[in-house]
Amino acid sequence: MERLLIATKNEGKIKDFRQLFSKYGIEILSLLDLDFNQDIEETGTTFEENAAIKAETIAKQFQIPVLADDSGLEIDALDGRPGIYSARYAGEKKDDQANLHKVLKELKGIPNKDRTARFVCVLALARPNIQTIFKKGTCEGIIGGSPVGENGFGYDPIFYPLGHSATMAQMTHKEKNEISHRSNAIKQLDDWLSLE
Ligand SMILES: O=P(O)(O)OP(=O)(O)OP(=O)(O)OC[C@H]1O[C@@H](n2cnc3c(O)ncnc32)[C@H](O)[C@@H]1O
Ligand SMILES: [Mg+2]
Repeated sequence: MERLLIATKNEGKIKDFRQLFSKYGIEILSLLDLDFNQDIEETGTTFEENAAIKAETIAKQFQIPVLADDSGLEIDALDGRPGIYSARYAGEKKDDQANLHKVLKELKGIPNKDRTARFVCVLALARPNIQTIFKKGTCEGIIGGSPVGENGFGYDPIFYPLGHSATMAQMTHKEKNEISHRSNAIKQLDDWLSLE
């Protein structure tokens, strides 16, 4: 396999996947490379359901193997929110800045020890006539008091991975990809990747 289609329009994810799959010699295509303008509605109630909806919709349409990523931030003090609603936490417009400021506001006054959280990434691999498989990766951390750093995307500026004094947005892309939820999920695809 030399090319893999990822059913996403998120440029931050695409950049992560490009780097993470380059060591397997796999080139990444996304929905931004295809003539696919439909919005896939994420009507599931779990990361798995939403990842399956995205992967299976595209695999069916193009009749090729497709990987999809459904991910988000689970904050313990917020009972797991924003969770599967991470992309649209502050509204349907999907505004990264508005989303992270909403989280900071909700966590106002909560001490560091109670600001534990994790990034979750569920990958669904859908192939024509084969049952979809799922792989899950997580990355534990702490939510900071204000956004720091310019790299990455989404909630990276407020997420301090456990044991690090830098947010994911202060890390280089390579550093983030060594510890991220997305890389931890991809590592579990190793079997499938080495078979191809
Ligand atoms: O559905 P697609 O097209 O893949 O793109 P999306 O942005 O809507 O993606 P999700 O539905 O999976 O929502 C995930 C959200 O969680 C956040 N997120 C996921 N991975 C992240 C990461 O590595 N760093 C920072 N935030 C992340 C980010 O805000 C994403 O928009
Ligand atoms: Mg989405």
